[in-house]
Amino acid sequence: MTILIEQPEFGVEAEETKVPVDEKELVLDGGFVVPQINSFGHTFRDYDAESERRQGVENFYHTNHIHQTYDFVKKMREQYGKLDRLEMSIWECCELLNEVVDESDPDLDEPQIEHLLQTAEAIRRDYPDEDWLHLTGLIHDLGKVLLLPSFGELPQWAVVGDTFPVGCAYDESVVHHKYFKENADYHNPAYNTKYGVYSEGCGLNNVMMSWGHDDYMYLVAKENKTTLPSAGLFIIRYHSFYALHRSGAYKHLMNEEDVENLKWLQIFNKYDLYSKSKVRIDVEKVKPYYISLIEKYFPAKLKW
Ligand SMILES: O[C@H]1[C@H](O)[C@@H](O)[C@H](O)[C@@H](O)[C@H]1O
Ligand SMILES: [Fe+2]
Ligand SMILES: [Fe+2]
Repeated sequence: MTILIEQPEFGVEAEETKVPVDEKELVLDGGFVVPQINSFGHTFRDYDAESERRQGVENFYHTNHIHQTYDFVKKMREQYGKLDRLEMSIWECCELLNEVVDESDPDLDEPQIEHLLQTAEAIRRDYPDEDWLHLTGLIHDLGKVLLLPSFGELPQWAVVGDTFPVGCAYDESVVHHKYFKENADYHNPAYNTKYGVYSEGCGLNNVMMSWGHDDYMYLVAKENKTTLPSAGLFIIRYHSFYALHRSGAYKHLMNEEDVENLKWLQIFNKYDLYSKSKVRIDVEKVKPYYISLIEKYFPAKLKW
């Protein structure tokens, strides 16, 4: 039997929850209660479930899969790698995300700043000593500012959604894989084999990923000389790469450092995905803590 449960509030353990809970509906892992049901009453990342978001999300992936080609990614990396658009602090950027809603996400229709704080606070509760991971949670989706006019107002398909390598065959595990048939690279023999332009163990750093908020934020953090550890940068860069961290595809492209970093990404993903809820965080209350982390790991102003 399936019983719908309320989204658990952080700080509330399963045994304290008032709602009767079918134990099969919860996976207890560390301190974090992983909810099995999203705010719309479906399991997380169910791209086929009939919900108010389904059709929009499918349309999103259709366009995304048509346009994310090797040439497109190369062009975007060059253009945005210049970081010549504006200067601002990490916190200023968080506030900009008040304006942003992600059309690719079947589990969330809240402004993105909620998601950043929900992720960071959930991690902080279970890993109190890993302050770098709290900050990684806070900033991992900041690249979504690419949707805003001062960042070039890119369309949703070039900013959000799951990412995947370009320059080699698109793996079947990528969401709505069928739409790649309309992508020019799908028919190009230079790009449509298992290795394509890459080689065994070449390392993800040498692989071009579909362009979006992950790679952009990675670039911003790296070029502005963050002192976050390599695992933090890896999480920012590959957190949307579900074909790898959930389905185990593309492992043949990883090197040893990637294998180590992937362990942290898999921990992070649990919080990124399952903290999505309608439970709001009090921004003013937690702000001083995150400002102190930003000062520790970033310069006061960054180039974007
Ligand atoms: O819809 C979501 C959302 O855009 C996330 O920010 C991204 O990291 C996920 O991979 C994607 O599926
Ligand atoms: Fe993301
Ligand atoms: Fe996220």
